[in-house]
Amino acid sequence: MNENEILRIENLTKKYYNKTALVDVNLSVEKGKIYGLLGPNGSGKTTLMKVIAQLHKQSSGQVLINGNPLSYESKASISYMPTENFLYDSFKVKHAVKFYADMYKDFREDYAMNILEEIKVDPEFRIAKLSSGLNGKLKVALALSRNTDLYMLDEPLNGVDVLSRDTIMDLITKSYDETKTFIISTHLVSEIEKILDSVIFLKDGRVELFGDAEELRLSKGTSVEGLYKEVYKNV
Ligand SMILES: Nc1ncnc2c1ncn2[C@@H]1O[C@H](COP(=O)(O)OP(=O)(O)OP(=O)(O)O)[C@@H](O)[C@H]1O
Repeated sequence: MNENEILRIENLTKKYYNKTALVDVNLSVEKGKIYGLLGPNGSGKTTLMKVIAQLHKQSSGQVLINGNPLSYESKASISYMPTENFLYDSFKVKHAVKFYADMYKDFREDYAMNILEEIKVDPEFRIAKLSSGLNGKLKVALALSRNTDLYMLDEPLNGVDVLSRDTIMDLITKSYDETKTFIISTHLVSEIEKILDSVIFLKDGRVELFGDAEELRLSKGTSVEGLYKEVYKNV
């Protein structure tokens, strides 16, 4: 096993009744990198994250975290941010922070409060009153305030304005260090490209392209966005 590998996926297939969402996926994810999980709607990004986060069970194949099969411990060690708005509308921001602190032993409350101050989210705001940009930033801030080694953010840039997208990308890069790994799903490739080390292109549940972003740019003579347009031009 590669000692830098934090996540290994072998021959993973996931079927929902009559729909096969992931087909024979193989991936090796290394520590200290930011991965873009890219693909249009329906390509299988959320399903892949949910299988890794153990919210869905695979139909076949296996997922290894630090060389070990998925377990209660590995589930607890992943900071997964779902795409859905999961925070209670009736909560104030400070209640959401408390909720996270109660749920996760690795949650850093001071770190969260500092981020909220930096991104100008008032702890006294009610969740229901937050703009979609503030809500998006709050979700990311909460996920990043856990102190763990694998973060999976499902569509963190979706439904938020351009300035909030920049703030979210700043938060991710600031919380990065070489012990942490990020998997970020999106179809907003041109915006996220600058912070990605590696890219995973999913198409109809299969890995269409996987590799180091800079090596791909050099070998294919185009940006990740250019490659994306090429791979998905008929989708
Ligand atoms: N619970 C489910 N039951 C049946 N089919 C599902 C279920 N969840 C997802 N699918 C199907 O599996 C395929 C992959 O969906 P998935 O949500 O993983 O893709 P995605 O790339 O995350 O897309 P999106 O950005 O739209 O969420 C789609 O065809 C979707 O309709």
